[in-house]
Amino acid sequence: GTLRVDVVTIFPEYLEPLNVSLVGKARARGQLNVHVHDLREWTYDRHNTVDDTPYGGGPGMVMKTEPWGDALDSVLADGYETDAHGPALIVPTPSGRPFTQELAVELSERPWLVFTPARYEGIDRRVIDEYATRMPVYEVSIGDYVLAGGEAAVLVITEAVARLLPGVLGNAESHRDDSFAPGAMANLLEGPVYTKPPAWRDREIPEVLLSGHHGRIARWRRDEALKRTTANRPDLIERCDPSAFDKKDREM
Ligand SMILES: Nc1cc(-c2cccs2)n[nH]1
Repeated sequence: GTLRVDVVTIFPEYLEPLNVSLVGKARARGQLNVHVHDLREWTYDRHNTVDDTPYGGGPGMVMKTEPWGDALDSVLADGYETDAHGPALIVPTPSGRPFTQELAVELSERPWLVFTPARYEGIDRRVIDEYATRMPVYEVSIGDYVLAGGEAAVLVITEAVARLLPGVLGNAESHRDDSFAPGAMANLLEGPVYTKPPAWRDREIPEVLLSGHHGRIARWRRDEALKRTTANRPDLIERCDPSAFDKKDREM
């Protein structure tokens, strides 16, 4: 079915990229419905106030409850079931659970995602508590670094989810080989890739890739993936299954 995505934000123009490229095509094919809403539509004071100073003091500003409550009630007013087929609230935050390919798969299986990107200091906790009574709330971090707002995280999460929707990726298989997908290459980073021309600035293609020997090619790719993972992501190494590949080696 079609994935519905709603985003409530004070920077609607930031989400324009969702109208182009991969996500844009998925929308055009009706696999994705994206609705971006300006949070300030639900403010009624002269300055369209959406945030205020934090109770308990401290730096920065916290986003106020009322605009969010009115905005989310309006977005959800399109009617929804409060079961597995209903919406989930996705709250980008550096203090959330890590966004992983596994979570992208989980979210891609839902029919409706409502994103609430906020400023770094966050949204008044009572907003999350209020909606957590009606739907799953995923507080998600896209990495251990601090952005000024959650909009970039919405682009990242939406793209990672959209490419998993059936038919959105031209070659349906390509996400199955993703570094983080299961199998012998599970939890390994992709190694180097090459294409024509066979020589470029005196740089040639590793012989094995031209050999047509699929077993050796697979083995070389696994070794290259292991090298790169050891170098860049030693934390992933203990998770990979060394025996998974040796079985295939024995078959060769
Ligand atoms: N991973 C991550 C999320 C964020 C923010 C979300 C909302 C404001 S800042 N920074 N880093």
